[in-house]
Amino acid sequence: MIHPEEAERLQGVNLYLIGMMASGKSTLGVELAAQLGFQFFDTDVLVEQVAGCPIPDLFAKQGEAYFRDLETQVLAQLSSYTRLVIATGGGIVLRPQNWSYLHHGLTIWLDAAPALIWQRLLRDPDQRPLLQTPDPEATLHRFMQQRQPFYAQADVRVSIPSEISPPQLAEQVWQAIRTRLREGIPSKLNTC
Ligand SMILES: Nc1ncnc2c1ncn2[C@@H]1O[C@H](COP(=O)(O)OP(=O)(O)O)[C@@H](O)[C@H]1O
Ligand SMILES: O=C(O)C1=C[C@@H](OP(=O)(O)O)[C@@H](O)[C@H](O)C1
Ligand SMILES: [Mg+2]
Repeated sequence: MIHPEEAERLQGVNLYLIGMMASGKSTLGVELAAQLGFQFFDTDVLVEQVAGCPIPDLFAKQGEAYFRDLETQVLAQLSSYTRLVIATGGGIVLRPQNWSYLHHGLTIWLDAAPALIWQRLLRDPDQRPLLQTPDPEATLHRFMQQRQPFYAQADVRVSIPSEISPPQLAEQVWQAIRTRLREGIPSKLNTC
C-alpha cells in the first residue's frame, strides 16, 4: 500500500499510463489512483462519453482519424488538471501533438509480454477495432514493432512478464516511480 505522505512526493503531477492494448492500463489505473488518493480517468471512456457510442462503433461510423482527434481533445482537457492517474489508449503515443500533453506529467510504460497481451485479447477479441483483421496476432506484433520506439520515450518502464494482481503491480509501479524521482526529473517536478 502506498502511504499518503509518500504520494506527496509527486507534487500532484499527473501519471499517464501508456502501453499496448491489453497491457493492463485501465485496470491498473483504478488501483494506482485509489492507493495514491488521485482521481482516475480513462481516455477511452471519455471519448465514448463525448462520442455517445462505444469505440468499435465510433471506428466503424467515423473512422480512426476521428477517434484520434477526440482522443487528443480529451487528453488536452485532462492535462489542465493535477493529481490524476490517466489510463490512455494504446495508440495515443502515435501523435506527436499528444506528447506535448503527456510530457506535462509522468509517463509510465506498462511493458507487458506479447504472449500475455495476446492471451488477454483472446478473452475479449471484439473490443479492439484495429485487430479486426484476417490475422489479428500478426497485426498485434506489427503494432508492437511500430510503437515500441514511442513507448520507450516514457519516464518510467515497468516490465510485466506474466500475470500479476493489480495491487502487486501498483506496488511495482510505485517503486519504479520512486527510483525515477530519486534520479531527478527537473522538467517535471521542482527539485529545489
Ligand atoms: N493485473 C491484471 N490481472 C488480471 N487481469 C488483468 C490485469 N490487468 C488487466 N487484466 C485484464 O486484461 C484485459 C485488458 O486489461 P485493460 O486494463 O483493459 O488493458 P488496457 O487498458 O491496457 O487495454 C482485461 O480483460 C482485464 O480484465
Ligand atoms: O492501441 C490502440 O490503437 C487502441 C487501443 C484501445 O485502448 P486500450 O489500449 O485501452 O485497449 C483504444 O484506444 C482503441 O481501440 C485504439
Ligand atoms: Mg484501456
